[in-house]
Amino acid sequence: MKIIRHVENLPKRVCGSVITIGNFDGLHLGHQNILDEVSNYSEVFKLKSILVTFQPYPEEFFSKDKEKVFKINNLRDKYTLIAQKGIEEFVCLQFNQKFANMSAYDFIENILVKKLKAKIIIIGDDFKFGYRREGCFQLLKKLESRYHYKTYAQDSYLINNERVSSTAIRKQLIDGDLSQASSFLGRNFFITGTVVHGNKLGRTIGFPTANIATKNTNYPLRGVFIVMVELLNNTKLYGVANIGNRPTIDGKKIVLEVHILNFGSDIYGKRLRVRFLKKLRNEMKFETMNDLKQQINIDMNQAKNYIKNK
Ligand SMILES: Cc1cc2nc3c(=O)[nH]c(=O)nc-3n(C[C@H](O)[C@H](O)[C@H](O)COP(=O)(O)O)c2cc1C
Ligand SMILES: Nc1ncnc2c1ncn2[C@@H]1O[C@H](COP(=O)(O)OP(=O)(O)OP(=O)(O)O)[C@@H](O)[C@H]1O
Repeated sequence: MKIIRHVENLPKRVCGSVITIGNFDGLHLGHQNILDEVSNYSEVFKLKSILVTFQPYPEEFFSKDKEKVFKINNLRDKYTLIAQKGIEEFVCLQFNQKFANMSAYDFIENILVKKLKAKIIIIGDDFKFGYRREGCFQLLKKLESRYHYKTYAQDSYLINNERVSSTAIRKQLIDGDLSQASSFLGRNFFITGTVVHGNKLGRTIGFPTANIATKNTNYPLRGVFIVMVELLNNTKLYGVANIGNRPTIDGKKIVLEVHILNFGSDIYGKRLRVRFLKKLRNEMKFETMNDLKQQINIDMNQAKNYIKNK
């Protein structure tokens, strides 16, 4: 699956397909449900499956403080999750002022019909698009016969009567409700990043930590967690992680760092994925490094018990 970034001169293979559109941040169970439907139609009608998304997200584009908008997944992870669902083509359009001013009607006519030559369009029942979010399923339906495509709306995917959405998951993560967020996502929330050099104080108290750098450092979670660490060669290891500014050492920035259990290899520069399994506690300020060390020992024992009982 290649990323296609422009609708000009689209490769022929992309035209005349089954299309779905949206942000798909987190690729949660509602999204997964839509993508299954896209794949079904694609198989039955022998048409390619295409996902059209935007970068930045419209919400991000309109926000005054772009840094503050947090995304559940970065583009790379979103791409991987979508590819794993079997979608064949990934169209990622630059959301700019021109796009923001485009009416829903123009989006249908110019992008979906003229450029993509859509045959089947599948969206969620509440999906809105175009200038002032004036486009919706009913508009797509109304223009079906004029533009010779078929459109289908997927019913809302609910959990305990609540519609699964990226907005709901972001709120759950910010509120520290990891287990609810995981149940909406259909997997544990994860962050992927690269191991960078820290202050190297961890090893002096017996807990070397991998400091993880990510592009989007606006982490939704705070505190100490049991995690699963996946190195991208598919090795899976357990660990304990902290996300916070480390008040004990007067840290300023919010960082994510992981102590991997029973592990001693050099992984500087390696990419790894941290899956958040369970929250243990909030970050605290300790009087001495020794007090912090004792607490991390307790955290590790809790993690070991959790793993044993899995
Ligand atoms: C499991 C775990 C729990 C932690 N809990 C706290 C905490 O409650 N308060 C705090 O100030 N720092 C906490 N830290 C961060 C440590 O202060 C930090 O790992 C240490 O200072 C080493 O930093 P360095 O890797 O940059 O050298 C925690 C780290 C880990 C791995
Ligand atoms: N729970 C759901 N049930 C059915 N369809 C959904 C669900 N959530 C999203 N969709 C559909 O998936 C596509 C992509 O959704 P998008 O990411 O834009 O929405 P979202 O998850 O509701 O995010 P947000 O909370 O930012 O509105 C859209 O067609 C949308 O209607």
